[in-house]
Amino acid sequence: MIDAQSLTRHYGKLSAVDGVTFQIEQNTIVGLLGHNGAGKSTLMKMLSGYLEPSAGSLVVAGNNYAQGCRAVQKMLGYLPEALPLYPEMIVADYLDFSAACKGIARQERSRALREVMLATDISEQMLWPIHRLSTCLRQRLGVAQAILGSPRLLILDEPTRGLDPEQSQNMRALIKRLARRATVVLSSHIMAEVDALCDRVLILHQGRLALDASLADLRSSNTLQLRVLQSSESLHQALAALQEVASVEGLADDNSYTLRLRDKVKPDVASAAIAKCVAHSGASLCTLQPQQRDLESVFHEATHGAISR
Ligand SMILES: Nc1ncnc2c1ncn2[C@@H]1O[C@H](COP(=O)(O)OP(=O)(O)OP(=O)(O)O)[C@@H](O)[C@H]1O
Repeated sequence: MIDAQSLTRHYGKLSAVDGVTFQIEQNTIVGLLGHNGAGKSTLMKMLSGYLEPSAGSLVVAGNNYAQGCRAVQKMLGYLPEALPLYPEMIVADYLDFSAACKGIARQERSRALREVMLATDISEQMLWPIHRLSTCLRQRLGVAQAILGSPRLLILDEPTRGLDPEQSQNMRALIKRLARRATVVLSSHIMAEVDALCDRVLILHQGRLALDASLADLRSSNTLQLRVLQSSESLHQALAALQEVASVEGLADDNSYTLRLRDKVKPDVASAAIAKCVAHSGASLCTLQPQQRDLESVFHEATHGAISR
């Protein structure tokens, strides 16, 4: 669906996005993570066609942005970082205006409006002027305009910004539903949100892509933690000699070992070999389990240059 090659955007001397390459498949939800100023919004602006790249190429659904992005914008829903809302406008009028801008035919508009107001739960406020809306309602209105016309590509810059936990939960459920028929790229500062929602995560650090991985891959660990009753040098050596094991780090104080597995070795196959090795060496096995890598620690590693993938 999206093919970005060496995407770069300069603001004067600053490289806000610097040589970023990735591909995104259809109907996936991709989370963009990064510290403040990492380049997330700039990347999203380029994906939406709002901002031209300084260098690199972008092809979305077979359309190369270098030849214009009108065709993509017709299939796009975009919630920008700061959505321009007109305070005096009535909610329904604003959505009708947005629908007209998206080229939705007049006779289809009332159905389209009803659908998005229902999905974002703002039907009750449809006759309110926008200045009466709370932060949360404004955010929902922003999402409502983004999903008008059932876009195939949804770009959501912090969709749960300003929402309370229950509203965030509802917004996530809505995004999940939308992703059944759309590709979604969203940015967030909330790890748990990306963990719960996304199939893939792209981590930006100072404009560069520090990590591109599927959440499933991040969850499946290729490292096992072993604790025995009494560690020994001979056990360390025996573990290191196992063909399933790439490296062993031992912590004598704790009688524990961290075993990194060779590529493509399944943890359960390796666990059986390790347990056998421990028994064979005469040691007593206390625990043997995969090392958990939560998104928070992955993010920390990626943004401190210590990531291994
Ligand atoms: N219009 C602009 N002119 C000059 N510099 C800009 C402009 N927009 C963004 N920047 C700078 O580019 C860098 C990336 O900004 P960007 O808004 O893309 O980051 P971000 O990851 O979205 O940050 P945040 O999480 O705070 O929204 C920052 O250093 C920012 O100050």
